[in-house]
Amino acid sequence: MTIRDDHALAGDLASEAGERLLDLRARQGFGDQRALKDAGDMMSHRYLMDALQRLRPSDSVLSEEATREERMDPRRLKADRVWIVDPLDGTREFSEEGRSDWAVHVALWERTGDEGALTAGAVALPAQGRTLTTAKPPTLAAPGERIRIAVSRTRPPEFVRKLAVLAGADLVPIGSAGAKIAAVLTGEVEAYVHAGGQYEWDSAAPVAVALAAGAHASRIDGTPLVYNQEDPSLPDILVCLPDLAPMLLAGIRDLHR
Ligand SMILES: Nc1ncnc2c1ncn2[C@@H]1O[C@H](COP(=O)(O)O)[C@@H](OP(=O)(O)O)[C@H]1O
Ligand SMILES: [Mg+2]
Repeated sequence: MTIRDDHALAGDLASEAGERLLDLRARQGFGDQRALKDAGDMMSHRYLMDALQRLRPSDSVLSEEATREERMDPRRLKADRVWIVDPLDGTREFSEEGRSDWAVHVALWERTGDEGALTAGAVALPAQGRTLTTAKPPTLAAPGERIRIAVSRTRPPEFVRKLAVLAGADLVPIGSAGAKIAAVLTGEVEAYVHAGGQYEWDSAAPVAVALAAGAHASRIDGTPLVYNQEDPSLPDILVCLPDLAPMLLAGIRDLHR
């Protein structure tokens, strides 16, 4: 890895944080789930913050586990480079023995003129033994006969059930936004639909990889996902194989009429 390669850095940091989370799970066990979640969130956050401070001292960072004051730091809104990280996405699943649907997200947002874009990112799936990165985005499969839509295990939006009926699709409950988007990119499902609440860190890294792979990623009304905003709320998302986007967006539009 050269020090300037942001794609490789994102991959290395996500993978290393993931290894440390696997170690923590093995050492601490699943007896106290609350304690395991808290320890995982904090350990991974500290590792990523220290590493980014050391390796990219001029860049800003927006992390789920930062304090409210740190997240609201106005310098982030003026910065040209902002790392958007979720140290442990799918915290609930991380604390459940045997589950592999949890992830570490590391994304880089860069200013381009008046706007900005996700320019690098990585999603580590430590318990699945893989890390997806913008350095080498996965090759998308072609959609088959039947469409599978990944949804939250614990907070599936009501309209997605209706969308599945409309599209003749099966719903596949999976934890973690990163694990669901990874499932789209590796051909386990064809789409991920969510609404009702989420934040920039839940989607930035997997969306960076999805866009690099040529997948569709947008808000559920089809407008772009916009990152590094003052309010990091980004409550709904559609990620899918590109050929399915027109049909799914039209279905969602009809259901919201
Ligand atoms: N309605 C909601 N409001 C806020 N955050 C939500 C949400 N639904 C899902 N999320 C967040 O999105 C991530 C994936 O959720 P899910 O597994 O249910 O699909 C989780 O991140 P964390 O695990 O980092 O907290 C979860 O907190
Ligand atoms: Mg998250």
